[in-house]
Amino acid sequence: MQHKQLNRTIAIATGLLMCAVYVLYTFHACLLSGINRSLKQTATAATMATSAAVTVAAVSPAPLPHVRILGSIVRIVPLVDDGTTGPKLLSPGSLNSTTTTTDASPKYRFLRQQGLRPSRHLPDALIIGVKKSGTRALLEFVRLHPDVRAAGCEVHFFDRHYAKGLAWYRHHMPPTIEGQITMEKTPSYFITREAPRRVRHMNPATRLLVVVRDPVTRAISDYTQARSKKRDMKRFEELAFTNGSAGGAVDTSWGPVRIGVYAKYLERWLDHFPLSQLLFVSGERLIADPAAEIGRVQDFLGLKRVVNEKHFYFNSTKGFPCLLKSEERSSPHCLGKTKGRNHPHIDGAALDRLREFYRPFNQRFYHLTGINFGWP
Ligand SMILES: Nc1ncnc2c1ncn2[C@@H]1O[C@H](COP(=O)(O)OS(=O)(=O)O)[C@@H](OP(=O)(O)O)[C@H]1O
Repeated sequence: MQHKQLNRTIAIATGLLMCAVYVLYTFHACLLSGINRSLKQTATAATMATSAAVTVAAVSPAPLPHVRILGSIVRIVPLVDDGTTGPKLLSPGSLNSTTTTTDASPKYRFLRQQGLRPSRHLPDALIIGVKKSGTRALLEFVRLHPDVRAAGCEVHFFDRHYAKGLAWYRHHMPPTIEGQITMEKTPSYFITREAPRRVRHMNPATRLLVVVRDPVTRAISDYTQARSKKRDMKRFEELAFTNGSAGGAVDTSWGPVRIGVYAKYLERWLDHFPLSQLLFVSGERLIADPAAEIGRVQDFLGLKRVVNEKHFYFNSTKGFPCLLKSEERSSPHCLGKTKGRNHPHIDGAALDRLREFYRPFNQRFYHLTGINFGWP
């Protein structure tokens, strides 16, 4: 009898103890989540205060503030905009407004389910050139990374549309979430005199990617593209030399030749950015070994190496690496018809003359970048 009562007492005591533990646990959980919530609110308030300050600062030429989170450069703007707090949206005159979106990208399906909305930011990284060196390939390859979002088209902000202002530019960027990098590529930035200063003004921490290719092949690629739009175009040799043949001087006033003097343009960028903020991608290696080149790019952008050889296959008909799948298409595909065109035959003497012309400029470019690209 006494034994039975003892058992009951132990059972009751155990029950009471478990109740006490549960109550204590719940109390602490509530307390912690309360602290967390109030911290978040404080952070949001601080962020909005910073945003307001930036809106004012936007009128003056001060660069936009940014912070580095897990190796990614992230702008200081409200991350979630429910339309009721923070600055009003989508006014092209308002630089710092945050744009909510109904982006259909699968990258955001989960977020939308959570009720979170991404917003648009000025680019953290730019592919500034060089035209016909593989800039499209680089952009398509790097945007396979889940932490990279890029404007689909060339925006031409720093050369053609600068007067439209940074708010206009930002509106052309894709929506991103915290930790994602915004990118844009416009190859003509590399040769635009005002571009380095303008990019620096937007954000002196902007990462700059430059794809380069043997300037002679690049010139022929440039010519091939121009000729595809203008059937009655003169032969390459007639345009590349002042007297119309390899016996004459190289015509540096002709765009396809001039652009290949990379060192001249790079020097302008180096007047505004340290070399460490530029990454030089070999156009030749981007074709021969895209995974290796994209590995370097991911390191430079502070991204985990997610894009690798598993993303590519070599299409022997096209003669170029193609993608097994991308954000837009889940089936294997190559870049468009305008990428990887057949080049016309160019006279051997003309090629030799051009190589000779570029040699000292290439040497200077190797010296400035610290990379020997091995062009003939
Ligand atoms: N994977 C892959 N597929 C197709 N093409 C590739 C690829 N990788 C690099 N390339 C080379 O990219 C050249 C076009 O360069 P860009 O994209 O910079 O051209 S553009 O300036 O944007 O017009 C293009 O030049 P062309 O061969 O003259 O067409 C290609 O040689």
